[in-house]
Amino acid sequence: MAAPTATKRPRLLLIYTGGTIGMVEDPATGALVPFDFAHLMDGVPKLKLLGYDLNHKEFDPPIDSSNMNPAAWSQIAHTIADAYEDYDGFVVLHGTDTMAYTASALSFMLEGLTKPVILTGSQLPIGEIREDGTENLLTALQVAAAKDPTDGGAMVREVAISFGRYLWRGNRSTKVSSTDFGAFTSYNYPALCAMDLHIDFRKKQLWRPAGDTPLTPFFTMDPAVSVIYLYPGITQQILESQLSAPGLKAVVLRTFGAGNAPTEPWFVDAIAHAVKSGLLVVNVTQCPAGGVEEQRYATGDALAKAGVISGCDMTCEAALTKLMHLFGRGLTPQQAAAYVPVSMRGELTV
Ligand SMILES: NC(=O)C[C@H](N)C(=O)O
Repeated sequence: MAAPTATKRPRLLLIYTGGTIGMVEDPATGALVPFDFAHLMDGVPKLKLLGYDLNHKEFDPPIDSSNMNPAAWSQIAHTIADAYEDYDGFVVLHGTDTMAYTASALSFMLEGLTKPVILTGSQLPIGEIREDGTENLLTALQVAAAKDPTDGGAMVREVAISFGRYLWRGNRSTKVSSTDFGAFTSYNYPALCAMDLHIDFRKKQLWRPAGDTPLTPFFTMDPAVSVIYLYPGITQQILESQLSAPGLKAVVLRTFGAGNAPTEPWFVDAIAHAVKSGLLVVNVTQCPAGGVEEQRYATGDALAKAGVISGCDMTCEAALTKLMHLFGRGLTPQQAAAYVPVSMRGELTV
């Protein structure tokens, strides 16, 4: 009889950036403020029951995710890239407010990823009597440790958000509630996994990179990208001042419905002029679900004729960070435009 083979303990790296999950009440003001990692871990004695080989790195100081920025994304990407060969997976503890931006950014920065990068956080801090942080942390670690029995590789080979009952593709996610324990959803792509009694992976939805690619990290994000949110009553002066911000290279234009915008000549001319001057303008709908079909209505077609590129069904978070990534790689607006309708990391439906 063959001797039983020893199963290796999953080796995971926990990266604590801050967020409500590790916060405590400031006695002076009563407001929640980020607190250190040791405090966070003390609140989760069940961690030992997992039996994983767990190490951690932490932001010093930890931050509320409203203070996230490209430099912090780069710090997370560096931490993962430096430790990539030593771990089976990575769990990033992060505030919920900008988690979908960070997940989107990391998905573009970590090209060739074949290991799990799972972001999680909570609505109530670990340490409160009722809270969602313990459950979210333990579940995220289990998701990161999961193996695909068909080839023994990681089950999740992409950046994902594990929160409440679901695992979502990072660059398809959006924060939808400031109170609900199910704070995230993905309107245009199904959940990667349902996490109730069973952790039930939906293998058809999981990203499977073609071939055995090495991790190729990109750490530079160019912040010369902005978001312009349309609304009835926007004036020529306001639109033009937003389009002519110094140094601006690209704009995510949050349009109405299927990608529509006013057809008044001053509006179309301002957009066409900006495009002619070299600005890359990407059309992303304000609707949480669905996407842009520029040719469907005359009001969208006018944008297409002005040189606006369709962002298809990308979230704003994905479009913004994709553009920051493409310009960070040194692409020209013309070169970047060619990638906009292409699925680089499963961020849009083709
Ligand atoms: N629930 C949270 O984590 C919210 C917090 N303000 C943050 O994003 O850091």
